[in-house]
Amino acid sequence: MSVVVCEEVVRRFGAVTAVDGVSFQVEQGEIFGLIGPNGAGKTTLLNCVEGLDRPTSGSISVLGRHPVTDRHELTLRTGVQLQTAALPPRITVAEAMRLYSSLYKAPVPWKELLATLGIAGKQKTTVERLSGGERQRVFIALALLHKPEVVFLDELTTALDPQARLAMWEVVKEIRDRGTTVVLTTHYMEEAEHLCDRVGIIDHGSIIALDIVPALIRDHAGDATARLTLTQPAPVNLDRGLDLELELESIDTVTKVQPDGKYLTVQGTGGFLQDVLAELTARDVRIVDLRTTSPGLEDVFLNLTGRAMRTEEQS
Ligand SMILES: Nc1ncnc2c1ncn2[C@@H]1O[C@H](COP(=O)(O)OP(=O)(O)OP(=O)(O)O)[C@@H](O)[C@H]1O
Repeated sequence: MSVVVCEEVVRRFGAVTAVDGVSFQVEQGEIFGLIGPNGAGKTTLLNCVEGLDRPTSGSISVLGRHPVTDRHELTLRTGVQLQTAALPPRITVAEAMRLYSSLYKAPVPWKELLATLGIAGKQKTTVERLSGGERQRVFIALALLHKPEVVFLDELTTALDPQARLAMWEVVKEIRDRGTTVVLTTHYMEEAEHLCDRVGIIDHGSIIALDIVPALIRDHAGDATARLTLTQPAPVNLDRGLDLELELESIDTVTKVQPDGKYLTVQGTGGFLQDVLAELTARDVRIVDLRTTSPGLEDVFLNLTGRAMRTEEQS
């Protein structure tokens, strides 16, 4: 069953088209990521899906319901991560949990939820004294209190340090493993790679690619690169028919060879590294170092737009 269905969603603010004809579906039990640079339209789209805003045109359904007109029912069946300002700074974590639990008929035991999220020891701490990562976890706990069927997480790990970000990824996987569908936005490609089952890449309000992460990388990321350091410069001896560059270029899986003194950079697909190493061994060319880089979602964005995501990051 599709948990979220967006069809040709457009959201304009005056002359600005923030979301420009977006269609996608989120399936039950998956972690679905909307990724893209700052200003791509992720939050605007998510606001429409959450019923906080209405699209200018197009249609959205969440759990088969309308996000705005069925808002009351959806409030009980979906979880939305609160913004920091939503809680008074002096309230303790336990007080916030009790307050929000009282809003639901059958809330999950909040102490267990805090333990799952790794903040069991913070019950007596006031919200203002929590670290950024701890506060994020409290907001997630509040969004999960009523055991929603789907939870929406917007820029979950922005402003978290790398360690807290890694911990948060585990939290999100745990949420999914407990049966909740997760829809999240991020501008960290690495986050989407590690966390999301499927990813929609948004740029200038449009989805420019949507698939499972390995398929996006396979189809759009380009080739892997190996940088080898040889004991001596790559041999070139055309009299004896030995030109390493030509030999390597003739391998099917190799797409590019760049010798540079003792260094040799080779790009290729599939098992190209194995083929290259076999060729070097056969030619008795010795290597002292080998570094490989696998392409990722960053490269997918670069190849699809001609721009790097990172240069557009502001946080
Ligand atoms: N209420 C508004 N009025 C006018 N323009 C808006 C409004 N909300 C968003 N926009 C514009 O719409 C575009 C998309 O913004 P949005 O916040 O959805 O992007 P985003 O992908 O979530 O970015 P970020 O990663 O920085 O949060 C931006 O150009 C933004 O300035």
